[in-house]
Amino acid sequence: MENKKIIFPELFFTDKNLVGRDVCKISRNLSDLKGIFADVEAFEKMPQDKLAYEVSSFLPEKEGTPGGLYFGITYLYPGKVGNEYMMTKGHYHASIDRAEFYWGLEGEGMLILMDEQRNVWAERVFPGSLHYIPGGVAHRMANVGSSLFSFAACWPSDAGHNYAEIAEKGFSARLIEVNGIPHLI
Ligand SMILES: O=P(O)(O)OC[C@H]1O[C@](O)(CO)[C@@H](O)[C@@H]1O
Ligand SMILES: [Fe+2]
Repeated sequence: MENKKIIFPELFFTDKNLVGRDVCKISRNLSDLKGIFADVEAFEKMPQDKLAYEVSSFLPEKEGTPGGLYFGITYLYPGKVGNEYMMTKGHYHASIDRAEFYWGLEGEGMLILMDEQRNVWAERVFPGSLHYIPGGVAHRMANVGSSLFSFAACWPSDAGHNYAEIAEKGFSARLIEVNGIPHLI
């Protein structure tokens, strides 16, 4: 496993109620991403316990609290399934109008975006790039490099996640490697 260059920021707050709140860590293996890649045969040949990405989050408010904010860093490992880049599950927010910031930290990525009319576009993500994801726009990150890609996110604590819509219908375009270059097809 590669060493992470980006470590989670040190937490500072003056609200005594937040003291002792821990950073919450989740990880997703390939098996958690079943159904999102086009090449099912290639997917099934890969070790299902392979780590795809890890997310460390600071979630100071109870989920659903209006006015609060969440912060997280996602560490997305490199790799491909067939010729499709390793990517996050992707989601709309359950409260569909909630926006989010994504901020590139290390490595090379692409942010894939899809509005409610299913129009898809992508933005290149690199260390220091900042991406504003408006409400109503589904978002997914892909690692298009050969090393660890990490990015920070900040989103409202009442945004929630709607994974079901993406699980059912997917995005209307995929990020595929053609002659070594990512193409949205
Ligand atoms: O939730 P997904 O689609 O697995 O993607 C992970 C990233 O998205 C978030 O859910 C925020 O949008 C974070 O937890 C993390 O940055
Ligand atoms: Fe989000």
